[in-house]
Amino acid sequence: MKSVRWGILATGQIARKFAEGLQALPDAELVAVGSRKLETAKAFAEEYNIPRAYGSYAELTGDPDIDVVYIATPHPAHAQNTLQCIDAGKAVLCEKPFALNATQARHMIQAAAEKNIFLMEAMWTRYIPLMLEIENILEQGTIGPPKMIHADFGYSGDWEPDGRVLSPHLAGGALLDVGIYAISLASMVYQRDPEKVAALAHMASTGVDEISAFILSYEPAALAILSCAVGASTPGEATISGSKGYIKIHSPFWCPSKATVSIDEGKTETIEVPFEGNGYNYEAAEVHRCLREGLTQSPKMPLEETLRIMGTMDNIRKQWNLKYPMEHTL
Ligand SMILES: NC(=O)C1=CN([C@@H]2O[C@H](COP(=O)(O)OP(=O)(O)OC[C@H]3O[C@@H](n4cnc5c(N)ncnc54)[C@H](OP(=O)(O)O)[C@@H]3O)[C@@H](O)[C@H]2O)C=CC1
Ligand SMILES: O=C1CO[C@H](CO)[C@@H](O)[C@@H]1O
Repeated sequence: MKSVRWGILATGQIARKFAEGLQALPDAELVAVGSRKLETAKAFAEEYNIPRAYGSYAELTGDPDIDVVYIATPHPAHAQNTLQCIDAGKAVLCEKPFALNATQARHMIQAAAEKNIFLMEAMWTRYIPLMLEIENILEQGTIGPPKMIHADFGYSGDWEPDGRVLSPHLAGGALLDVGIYAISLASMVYQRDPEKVAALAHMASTGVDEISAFILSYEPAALAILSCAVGASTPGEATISGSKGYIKIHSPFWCPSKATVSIDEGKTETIEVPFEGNGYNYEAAEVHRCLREGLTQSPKMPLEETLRIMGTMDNIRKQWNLKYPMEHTL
């Protein structure tokens, strides 16, 4: 089988994990890495045995031997980096959040469509094998139609105010960083837009949300009760409840390997689907499949859904009056 040739754009924490993830795929070839600094690119290339290292993102996207670029920059750079790749004719896997807001996301999607180029949000959770199993269970109607979701993703640390977690200049805050996982879960389960959103947050001293909670209301009758934090550690579980029972996705629900299905007649079954690699290999494998099939987006998580999720987050931020300094549209 012909390898898919990858380039990695940026050399931070997630770029490293993704490079490791690719090692689990025999048909992935990591051809090049690009960084804002040549020394950083070279060090990364040496560590992961990557043949080419570039000291700018433009050189990376200009490499004719790359099929697809994985974008691993902070949130405000995603739109620009994606457009740069599309311009250079490269397929793109872009880290979450796909963009700062729905306006940017729409622009990226349009640009990819115009050039017939593959584009996908790197929402890795959606490609983890246990998640696929949960989708099957929901389809089979085991718990009845889902009506209520509870999910939380909160972590804490001693964050620098100008780092990516807390800085408004890097579009920090819990919602875009980790709340998005809970919203994506609700979107996967309900497959539609919420009709109403009620959201509350406490802001960090930098002005971005440190702890936040939102209730999404769907028609016909369904709710998602979600919370996230960058200043509190939470259990990290998710529960999907239906008229006949519920599925508990054990922590961490964003890269799960265990779930318990409880049915009202007192039946309980625990499902374990351990994943191979570090989990990031599954989203990469989906990119391979799509490219081989000549698709321009993943049917598992179409770009329309990514756009809907961005729209929900815009709605939530609007309720808090939270705009990032670089945003001119919201
Ligand atoms: N899927 C997942 O599990 C995870 C996803 N993420 C997502 O990945 C993205 C990156 O996060 P993470 O890797 O933790 O971030 P890091 O800060 O560790 O790395 C970001 C990298 O982006 C590049 N960069 C470009 N512009 C800037 C800038 N203005 N300031 C800082 N760095 C810049 C740098 O690479 P260089 O110097 O080489 O140009 C830097 O190393 C985010 O979208 C985040 O939400 C993060 C962690 C886990
Ligand atoms: O996507 C992510 C997964 O979780 C991390 C926290 O544990 C986040 O920082 C990151 O952005």
